[in-house]
This record gives sequence, C-alpha cells and structure tokens, in this order.
Amino acid sequence: MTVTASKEVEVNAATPLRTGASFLDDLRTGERTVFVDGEKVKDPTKHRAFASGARTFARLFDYAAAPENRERMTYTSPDTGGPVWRCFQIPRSHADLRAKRLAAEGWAEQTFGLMGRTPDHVANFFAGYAAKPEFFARGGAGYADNVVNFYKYIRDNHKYVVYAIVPPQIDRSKPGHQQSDPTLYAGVVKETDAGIIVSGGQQLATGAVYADYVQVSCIHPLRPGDENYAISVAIPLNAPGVKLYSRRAFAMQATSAEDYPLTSRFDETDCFVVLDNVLVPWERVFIYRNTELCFQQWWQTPSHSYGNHQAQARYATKLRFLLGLAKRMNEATGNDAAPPVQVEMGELAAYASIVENMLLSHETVAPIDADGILWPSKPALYAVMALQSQINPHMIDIVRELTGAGMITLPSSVRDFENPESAKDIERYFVSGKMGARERVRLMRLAWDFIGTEFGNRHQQYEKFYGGASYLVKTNMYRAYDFARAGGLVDAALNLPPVAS
Ligand SMILES: Cc1cc2nc3c(=O)[nH]c(=O)nc-3n(C[C@H](O)[C@H](O)[C@H](O)COP(=O)(O)OP(=O)(O)OC[C@H]3O[C@@H](n4cnc5c(N)ncnc54)[C@H](O)[C@@H]3O)c2cc1C
Repeated sequence: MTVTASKEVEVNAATPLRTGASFLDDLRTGERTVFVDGEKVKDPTKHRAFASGARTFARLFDYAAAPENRERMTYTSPDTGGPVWRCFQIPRSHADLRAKRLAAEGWAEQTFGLMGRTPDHVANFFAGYAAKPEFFARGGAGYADNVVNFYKYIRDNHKYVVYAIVPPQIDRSKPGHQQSDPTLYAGVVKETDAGIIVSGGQQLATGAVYADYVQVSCIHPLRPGDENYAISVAIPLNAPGVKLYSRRAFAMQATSAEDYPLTSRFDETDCFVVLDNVLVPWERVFIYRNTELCFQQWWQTPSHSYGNHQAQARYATKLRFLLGLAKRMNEATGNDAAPPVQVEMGELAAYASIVENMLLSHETVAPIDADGILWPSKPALYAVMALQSQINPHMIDIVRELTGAGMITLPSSVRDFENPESAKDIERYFVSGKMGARERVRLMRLAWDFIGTEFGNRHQQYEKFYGGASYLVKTNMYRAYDFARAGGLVDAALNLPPVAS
C-alpha cells in the first residue's frame, strides 16, 4: 500500500497491527488445503483439531497489539513509521538484542513456552537474511532485492511465516537425486518466465496450519547433483498445489479443558508439506540451485542465531514453568521440605539457570560486525542447543521421580466430581496436606499434560529435534568453539621452561 505524502515524498502507509480477530478472519477465508484424520479441513477456525490452537494464536496477536504491550512487542518500521513486531528488528546494539528477547519472552509467557513456532521464530530468520543482502547477491542479480523486499513486506504487514527446511526421512542413506524418485524431496522441477515450479515433500512445518507463508529450503548439506533442492523460496500457504498433512491433532483427544489444560490450548500442530507443481514467482526466490549458498544461508548470515535466540527465550520460559510445576507438586505431596527433594530441585534449578544465563550471554558476548550488525554469541547459543537433547529428558525424568504416582492417582475425569456418589470419596481422599481435592487434581492434571500425554511427549521430541538432530547441533558447537585458544594452552604447557633443579 503506498500513499503520497504532502511534500510529495512517496512513503508506505503503515498497516495497523494485526489483531486476533483479523488473524482469525484471514484463517477462515484463507482456503488452504489441510488434511487431518481422513478429512479435508474447510475452516481451521471451526475444526476440532485446530480451533483452540487458532484462538491461542489470536491471543498472541492481540497481546502484541495491546497499547500496554506496544513498547515491549513492537518497534518502528523504518519504512512506514508504523509499529511492527520486534522480532523483525535487525539488532545493531546489545540493547536491541535485549529488547528482542523481552519481546520473545512476552509471547512465550502467554503459552508457557509450549508453542515453538510462534510468528517470531521464522521472522527472526528473515531479519537475519535482510541484515546480509550481499550474501544473497552472490547467487546472482535480483536475489538480494527479493529477500529484502519479502522481509519488508512480511514485517510491515505482520505476516506469519513458518518453515520446512528438512528433506523427508525417506532414505537417509542416499542424497535427494538418488532417491527412488528424484521428485520426492521438495525441489525445482521446471523453470518458466513467471517463476519456478516446485514439487515434492518437505518436513516438518510446525504451525503451518495457522501461518501465511512457508519458507521451503534445506538446512542439510547437499551434494553435487542435488542442485534442484538447493533453493530458498517463500510460498503462500494457500497457493495452488500446497497441501498440508497434519500429524495426529492432539486437541481432538482433549475431552475437556479441565482434564487436558495444555493439549486443549497449545497444540500448534506439525505438518508434512506436499508441493504439487507449485508456481513460485521469481520475486519470492531467494536462493536458486546453489548448494553452497543454500547451506551457508544459515551460518554466514545471522538468521540461525536470531531465530534460535528466540527459541532459547521460549525454552528458558518453559523451563521456568517446569520448575514452578515441580515446586507446586512437591508442596502438594508434602515433600517440599525434604532435603533429598531439595537436592533434586537444586539440580533442576541449575539446568534452568544455565539455559537462562546462556541466553543472557547471547546478548552480552555478542560481537558487532563491520556492517554494524550484532550477532548473538554462537558458542553460548550452540552450547545449550547441543545439550538440550540430553538435559531435557533428564529434567523430565527428575520431575517424574519426584511425583511418584501423583500424576496417575487421579479420578478418571472432571466428571467424577459431578457424580455425588464418587465426588464424596474424591473430595475426601484426593486432597493434599495443603490443597483441596479439586485444586490438587487440577495441578496434577496440568503436570501430566506437560509430561505424560501425547501433547507432553511430543514436546520431548520437539526439544530434541526442533533445531536439528543433536549430532548436527553438536557440529555447530564444534565450529563455534575457540579451539585455537584451547590448543594454545596445551602448546604453552608443552613449551614450559625446564623446572629449575
Ligand atoms: C516436533 C518437531 C517439530 C519440528 N519442527 C520443525 C519445523 O518447524 N521446521 C523444520 O524444518 N523442521 C522441524 N523439525 C525438525 C526436522 O524436521 C527434523 O526432525 C530434524 O531436522 C531431524 O531430522 P530427522 O527427523 O529426519 O532425523 P534424521 O536426520 O533421520 O536423524 C535421526 C537420528 O539418526 C541418527 N543419525 C542419522 N545420521 C547420523 C549421523 N551422520 N551421525 C550420527 N547420528 C546420525 C541420529 O541419532 C539422529 O537423531 C521438527 C522436528 C520435530 C520432532
């Protein structure tokens, strides 16, 4: 949208911040192709699998648009002068990155860290791309403009982008072009004047049911012969030929919000994406048939660092929630004051504090490059990501250990409170020293939904894999660590002067 200002300077008019109501309207009329449970979904805002998730996303939009959160959640678009989400801000100072973290925590606190791909995740990747247009220019004229223009468009119009950047797990022993059919992996199959035609499948677009665009690219290293998969493009989720296959929708199993307090609100869904001859106009192509740029886009721009700075702010929030839950459960069981329990809680608190403080370290040990762009500390980022697949299950195990049968010894559902005959016993026996039966049952249900339900278990898989398989994340850490300094110490030890006799 452009208007002419009085002094005849052309400026872009600011699009008002997106509200929950406008997001739900867009979703209702978006006509995307989503399959779940044998059904083609007409309207995700009405379908049992997605309606409650849609309402949660709507609340996030409203939270960011609320005047009292404006300073925290938005900054001023340099192009329109209007407020836009802070996740799009390209940090140029340590204070900028801190402001971005506070915004990420603002949204994460609304979901207790239980939604990973909120609209600030991939937005941060695009901020990282836009910070380094010269990287994309290496692929040829026009690609830098394409990525910057798309970034400005999604920033100034408050668009929600997700990504599918991992090839399907069909046969990992072979590269894409040697699979039984080379069009199984998402890649270019034809080039036209209007754009490229993309076909194939890609995993795993979390949040895609609710988003406006999906970035399709590849984070795995590609080999010679894989050029067709070496692309980075943005595709509207309602473009002809885009199909989303949702995994089992946990919200459909939530018999009541009382019994499944988290499942019933925070299922963001994960979708396998199928592209069936989808036309991507050239303006939405950022990398084209270039294996080197496709791989390096994550590391030679700050995209991966910005996106995962947000992810770590979300994770730190979730761990704070876990600590709170464990504490409340100990209070309910009466074990809170037991010294061995406090030792276990101290261990949990140590892990949570490491994550929190490494997040702060992203900000304080962040170098600013020659272009004035701030890069969050890579060693601090990858140290936690590399260990997350180990510490997360260990922390969950400690909570399981602490609660004994507390999350299982519960009435079958909230309806047992409604039957006077069962309610009498439940109100009498399901109490704790400090809590009435209803309060205790609600707490333990919350814990079980966090840990034990399908929703809770998917989260453990999420924390292991959202940033890639751990052997790959550890490779990122290997690349980020200052081995020269470490090796220098050993050299110094080997060259110590002789000990005087
Ligand atoms: C809940 C969830 C949500 C996700 N959301 C998204 C998303 O929004 N967008 C997105 O693009 N991706 C997302 N991902 C990540 C992504 O789709 C993959 O799960 C992730 O990159 C790992 O790839 P893979 O699952 O194919 O596992 P594989 O690459 O097949 O690896 C599986 C396991 O095999 C072993 N292995 C394989 N090769 C090696 C090797 N060379 N050395 C050592 N061990 C090896 C390791 O144990 C590894 O963990 C998500 C994943 C999950 C679980």
